Amino acid sequence: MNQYSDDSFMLHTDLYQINMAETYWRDDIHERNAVFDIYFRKLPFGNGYGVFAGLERVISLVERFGFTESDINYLRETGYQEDYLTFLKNMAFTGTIRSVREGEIVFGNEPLMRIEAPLAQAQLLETLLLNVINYQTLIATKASRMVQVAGRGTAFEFGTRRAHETEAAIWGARAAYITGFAGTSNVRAGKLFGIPISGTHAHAMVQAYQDEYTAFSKYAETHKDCVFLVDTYDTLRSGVPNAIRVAKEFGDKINFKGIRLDSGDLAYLSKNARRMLDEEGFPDAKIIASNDLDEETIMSLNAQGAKIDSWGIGTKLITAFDQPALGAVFKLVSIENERGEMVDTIKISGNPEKVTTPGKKKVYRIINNANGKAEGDYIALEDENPQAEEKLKMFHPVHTYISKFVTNFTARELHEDIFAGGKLLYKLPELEDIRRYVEQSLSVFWDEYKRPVNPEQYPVDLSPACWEHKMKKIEEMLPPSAR
Ligand SMILES: Nc1ncnc2c1ncn2[C@@H]1O[C@H](COP(=O)(O)OP(=O)(O)OP(=O)(O)O)[C@@H](O)[C@H]1O
Ligand SMILES: O=P(O)(O)OC[C@H]1O[C@H](OP(=O)(O)OP(=O)(O)O)[C@H](O)[C@@H]1O
Ligand SMILES: O=C(O)c1cccnc1
Repeated sequence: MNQYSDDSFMLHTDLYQINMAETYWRDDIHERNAVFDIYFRKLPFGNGYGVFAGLERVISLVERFGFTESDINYLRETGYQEDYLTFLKNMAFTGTIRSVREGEIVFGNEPLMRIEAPLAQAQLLETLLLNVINYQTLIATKASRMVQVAGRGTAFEFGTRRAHETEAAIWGARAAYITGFAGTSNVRAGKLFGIPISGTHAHAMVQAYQDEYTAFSKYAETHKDCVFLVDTYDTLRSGVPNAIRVAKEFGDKINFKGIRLDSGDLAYLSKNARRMLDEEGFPDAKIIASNDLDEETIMSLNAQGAKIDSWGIGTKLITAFDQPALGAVFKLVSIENERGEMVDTIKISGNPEKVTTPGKKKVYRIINNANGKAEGDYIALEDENPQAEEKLKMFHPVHTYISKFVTNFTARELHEDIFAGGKLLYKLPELEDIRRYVEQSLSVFWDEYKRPVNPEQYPVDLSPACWEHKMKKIEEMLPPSAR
């Protein structure tokens, strides 16, 4: 691998972005103000909601916007001409970014982030921003599903060895923590983000001593907090009895925190291990389970009455095993014309769900004041003020007959100002605040939207003005023969 002391993320993009930016620059439209929305269309895992993550990383990347010398040298080697390279070299981010907060509960077809910047700058950010937001939001959503079934503060993230490389491991651990995981086994994630770290021991240690009793004793001699992994040879006939023996022998010299089960029938083994620990005077010792766990297995184990207190979860979480990608997109919704006026744009598709929603918009969460619960999200044009309406009409943007009127509501705007004119305005919240925010945000949704299997579909509606504007644009852009 080539090493550069000034490597940056500016080339962490698809080649076509650099080529499109060149076209804009040579045609002198690169400075035109452009507005892009980032959103996904379909929630992953059949979940009823998503948890937005990635903002902290996006901010740190946008703050470092700017091609370095080695970036420019590399582009020169690939054949770009000097005049364009000079333009790139002098480019700084001067745009405006509005975004939902990290940890916000989000849904399909609503803008999560809005980038308004000179066209070439915005184009150069697309791939990088989607790379970050798609992964972190996917993992946060998966983790939140797991927390729904396992309970807050009962799951530990163990996935680094299976993660898609190093950065995915640590940002995935962070995404899991904000949704209610108790901590991570990744020590660097602890150092960088302040996430609580935690760990037991592996089969290797038992194998190294060749004898379970010796291995547990040696660990107890060197560590105060002890969780013994009991399944290396025979969980109930050897592992649990050896753990109990060492716990008794060491007494107050250690905190015998419990045992970990990592194979076999986790329901059967946990029930029997629980009985043995209780009978031997260790009712407070916890049982931790691991082994390819996901929300379905956890749900099943709970239904079987398994006596499991906490869960070590790796592969299925950190790789988003059953749906390894979120499909968030970056779509142009408005652009300045040659007269300096903003013109809203649309992308038409045969699939009505894929038709983009033109114009600068704001997203509101409509909260019913009578019960504090969310009625739906409401996407309005920039200059609308839904709070001023006595009676808000909410209707499905594709199946418009599905509609309701809402009165006595609070319209909470979901976007915050992150950058304006290239300057960072936003003060990043502490990780613990983000974690509390996820919990608090979820509490405004009825349980029907939060159940992991076949949840109700939460309404994400367009205001009548936004909907009419979209219909008008479709009409305008269709070829005359189709009108
Ligand atoms: N009682 C149970 N009900 C449902 N699923 C279970 C139960 N017990 C274990 N599982 C899950 O079933 C799967 C068993 O996988 P597998 O057969 O590979 O494990 P194993 O043979 O017990 O252990 P290993 O191969 O890791 O030594 C794991 O995903 C585990 O979490
Ligand atoms: O199962 P996961 O959810 O990914 O959790 C992490 C796993 O990593 C460790 O074992 P490892 O996978 O290295 O070995 P094993 O498969 O033989 O247990 C640990 O014992 C868990 O089983
Ligand atoms: O601490 C553990 O038990 C652990 C950590 C990572 C992977 N598997 C287990």
